[in-house]
Amino acid sequence: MSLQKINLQKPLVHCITNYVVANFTANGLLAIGASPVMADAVKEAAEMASKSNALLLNIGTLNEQTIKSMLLAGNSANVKNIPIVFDPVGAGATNFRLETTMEILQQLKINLIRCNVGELAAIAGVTWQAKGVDSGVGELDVAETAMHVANKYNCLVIVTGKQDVITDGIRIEWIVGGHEKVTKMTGSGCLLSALCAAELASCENAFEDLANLLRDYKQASSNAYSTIGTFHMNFLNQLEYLAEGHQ
Ligand SMILES: Nc1ncnc2c1ncn2[C@@H]1O[C@H](COP(=O)(O)OP(=O)(O)O)[C@@H](O)[C@H]1O
Ligand SMILES: Cc1ncsc1CCOP(=O)(O)O
Repeated sequence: MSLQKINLQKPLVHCITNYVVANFTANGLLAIGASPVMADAVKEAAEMASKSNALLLNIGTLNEQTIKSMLLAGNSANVKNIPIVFDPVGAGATNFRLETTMEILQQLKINLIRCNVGELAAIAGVTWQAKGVDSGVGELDVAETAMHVANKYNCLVIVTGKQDVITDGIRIEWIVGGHEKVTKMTGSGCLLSALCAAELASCENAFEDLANLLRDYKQASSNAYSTIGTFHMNFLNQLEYLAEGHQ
């Protein structure tokens, strides 16, 4: 029960994220007992990161200002060994996103990349038919590519989809289950990245605890199954329920 650990620790998670999911991300973090703070101004990003327990960098609605803020916050987090989760939303969709993704990976020490298969393909330089922020279409060996990326950037990698995979470049674990209804709720991947940041701030064993978090998240979507409006509400209820230690 990974969500339960976060609920006990109540970490402060600094999120530089996209405007589509900012509110949902804040509510999801609150549901599991974490404290969200969204701060993307150049003048405060570094200071806020240094006072937080984890940092989330999400490029979903990127612009020139937020790139500066992400690099400032990331450098500040690196100096204090504060864990960073990077969500390269739509990395293969435009050159701007791909260039920024590479800049972030080259300039910062990232603890975890959480992405979908299309974003993994973009990072690895594999030919892929991107479709905006969705995973798109193409052929790649997810496990092999995720391990390669984990080794190259010396970080954990989580690739989500019908099945999730987590690797540290040596170990690899697959997580199955959940419900595809979750793909109709915008921000499900972005919120998961934020919860991963909360997990990294709260855990003793990152690999195992993140794998358990992926299981919890899939369980929440199975338990929440309903028509879409009710699904949104049920999903947050389930996160709270699991974080409180119910099964
Ligand atoms: N077809 C599917 N069936 C069940 N769960 C899914 C499916 N696709 C994605 N998920 C789940 O949705 C959540 C978000 O993953 P994903 O949709 O891949 O992220 P993103 O929004 O970044 O593309 C994860 O918990 C993942 O396991
Ligand atoms: C629709 C959209 N456009 C830019 S960011 C975003 C949200 C993506 O969220 P997720 O990939 O987690 O569903």
